[in-house]
Amino acid sequence: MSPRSDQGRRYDEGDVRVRPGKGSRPRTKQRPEHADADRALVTGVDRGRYTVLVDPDGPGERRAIAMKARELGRERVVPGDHVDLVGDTSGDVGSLSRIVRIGERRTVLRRTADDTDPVERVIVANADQLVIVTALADPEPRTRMIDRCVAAAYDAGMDALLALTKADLADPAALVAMYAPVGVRVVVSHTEGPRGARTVHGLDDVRAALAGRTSVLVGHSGVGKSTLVNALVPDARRATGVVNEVTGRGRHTSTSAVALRVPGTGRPTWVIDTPGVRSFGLAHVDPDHLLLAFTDLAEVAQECPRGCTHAGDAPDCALDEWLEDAPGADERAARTARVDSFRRILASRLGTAEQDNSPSS
Ligand SMILES: Nc1nc2c(ncn2[C@@H]2O[C@H](COP(=O)(O)OP(=O)(O)OP(=O)(O)O)[C@@H](O)[C@H]2O)c(=O)[nH]1
Ligand SMILES: [Zn+2]
Repeated sequence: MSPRSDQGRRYDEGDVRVRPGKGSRPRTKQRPEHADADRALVTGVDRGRYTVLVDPDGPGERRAIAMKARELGRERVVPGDHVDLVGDTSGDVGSLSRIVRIGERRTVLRRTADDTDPVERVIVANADQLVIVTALADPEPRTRMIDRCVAAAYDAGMDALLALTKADLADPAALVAMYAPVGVRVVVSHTEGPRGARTVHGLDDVRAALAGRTSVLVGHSGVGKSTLVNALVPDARRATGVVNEVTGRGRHTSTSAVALRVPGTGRPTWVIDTPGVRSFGLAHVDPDHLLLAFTDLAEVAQECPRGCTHAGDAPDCALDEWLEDAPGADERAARTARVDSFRRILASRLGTAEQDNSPSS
């Protein structure tokens, strides 16, 4: 996740998904007094203490603990943030540095507002893709929730990856068919063997889909997310406990997002686990913003009337005309699948988890 790892991302003009997100404006003023600050990556947050990696992927890489400088005020610092550090950045036991600047954010992922907090807060910065971990059975897949995650990812300027687990229990074909027209990459895995000596099949595909990128992992309890993270990041448990080691605080499980390095890909590869995050803020999503993730449809929709919602009941939506104009039955079927998928994702942002459905319904 160093600036160098950005080279792994496809920045060509055709890739409209790479676009300025809502949080991409410069967030800080230049402060020349901190010109000698160290660059660091925020990997964890625990009650006002930030775990950071100084000089990430560089020769001087080291883990350190930081606090937010007073001058940042109420500005939030989240995992994935690139920050500037001053003070004791040695990482020695008992050392504490200060975060004085937050780097410009390439993407921002927000969690949903809820009863206890009406604000859609940024929870992760600078991630490239959202990995939606879903069990094929036990618990049953919930497509409405997957759709909402896809909408959140696309709105954040991120790609979506569907990681289907427990393929030993059910066939992935229906879900694969459902998400192919949405542009979501799918990887499938399952475990084998007794507890303690369990191997994860399909791990190479998962690793390949993550390589060189920063991925946020989400999934409901019991889907096998920990199993996957522990297989990808052999020292994940130790890594998440590092804040406790340094601060001496007694908590062993983190409830906020934590960034973990995935070894063995030959490129800087990170996963950000989000314990306790169940859904993402969609209240602010604009249909035209979401449409940008569907490059082909975005082009068609340039012919839409001003303010078109592109929904199934939108009058004179150019997407409907495009379907009618399809040359031949095959092309029509392909276009219909694509438009229906976009409209499903679009509609999901207005729905709730209760309206969930299974892939066969
Ligand atoms: N049959 C089968 N079981 C699996 C597979 N992957 C994980 N499990 C089991 O599913 C259960 C949940 O797995 P976890 O990895 O703990 O799931 P989690 O998503 O991290 O859930 P929480 O820890 O509650 O957040 C465990 O009993 C795992 O052994 C799989 O591919 N096949
Ligand atoms: Zn339209």
